[in-house]
Amino acid sequence: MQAVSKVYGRGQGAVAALREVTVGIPRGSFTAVMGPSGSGKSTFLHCAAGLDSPSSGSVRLGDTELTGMDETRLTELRRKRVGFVFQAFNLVSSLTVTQNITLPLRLGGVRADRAWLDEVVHRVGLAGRTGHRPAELSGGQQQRVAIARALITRPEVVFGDEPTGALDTMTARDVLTLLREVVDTMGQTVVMVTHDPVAASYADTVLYLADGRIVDEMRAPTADAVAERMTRLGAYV
Ligand SMILES: Nc1ncnc2c1ncn2[C@@H]1O[C@H](COP(=O)(O)OP(=O)(O)OP(=O)(O)O)[C@@H](O)[C@H]1O
Repeated sequence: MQAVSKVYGRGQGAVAALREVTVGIPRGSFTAVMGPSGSGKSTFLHCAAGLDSPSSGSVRLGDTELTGMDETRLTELRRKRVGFVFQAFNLVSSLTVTQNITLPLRLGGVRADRAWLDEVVHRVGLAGRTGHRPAELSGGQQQRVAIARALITRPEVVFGDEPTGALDTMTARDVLTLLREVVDTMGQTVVMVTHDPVAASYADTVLYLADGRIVDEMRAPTADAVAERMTRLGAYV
């Protein structure tokens, strides 16, 4: 992202959600984005992922410039080159695990590569569950399906918006361990918004947003160091 700004609304009511944000996220890294409520985290994620367009500045995915792309091409880019994991798992209740995972491929008119599907299912720990429907799975298992669905297209980046926000502590740790593994063993790039210092400690780098700006960056974070930094940002006041 190069000098990315995002302003919502106009005139007196205008809100600057991002102010000249410049950052490069390396391929194969795990990045957590933190900051107080309203600091611009979701806006950052949406602009980075091509879900929303900045008011000014430029966003690139690899060598592709997203700025100025029309909605049709952006939709295609999101389907093929980006994966998403949200707090709500957003699974289709009438479809099986396998059908949910392969949905992005089918929407794109692509057949699932059997070996890759098996590998993804195995990696997220869902072998033996592939015929189940979401309602027959625990919350953690449902989020694993969502992660597998995000990985199936071999995207350049997986974006997570509070991916563990709806899970209990133990289950959240399992899911974070899985995200860490996909970075370490598959070279996947992951960018995740979180409020949780423990979740952020699984990342390689934490970006701190405050009032629409990146105000700090922490490498090799620990949960204590992240919590302490957040307190100084006024996040817990
Ligand atoms: N569609 C919108 N229209 C107007 N203002 C918006 C819109 N979306 C976000 N904002 C404003 O932009 C600022 C940043 O919002 P954003 O959702 O990116 O923050 P956040 O850090 O993700 O917050 P939270 O942690 O509470 O989810 C906030 O002041 C918010 O009120």
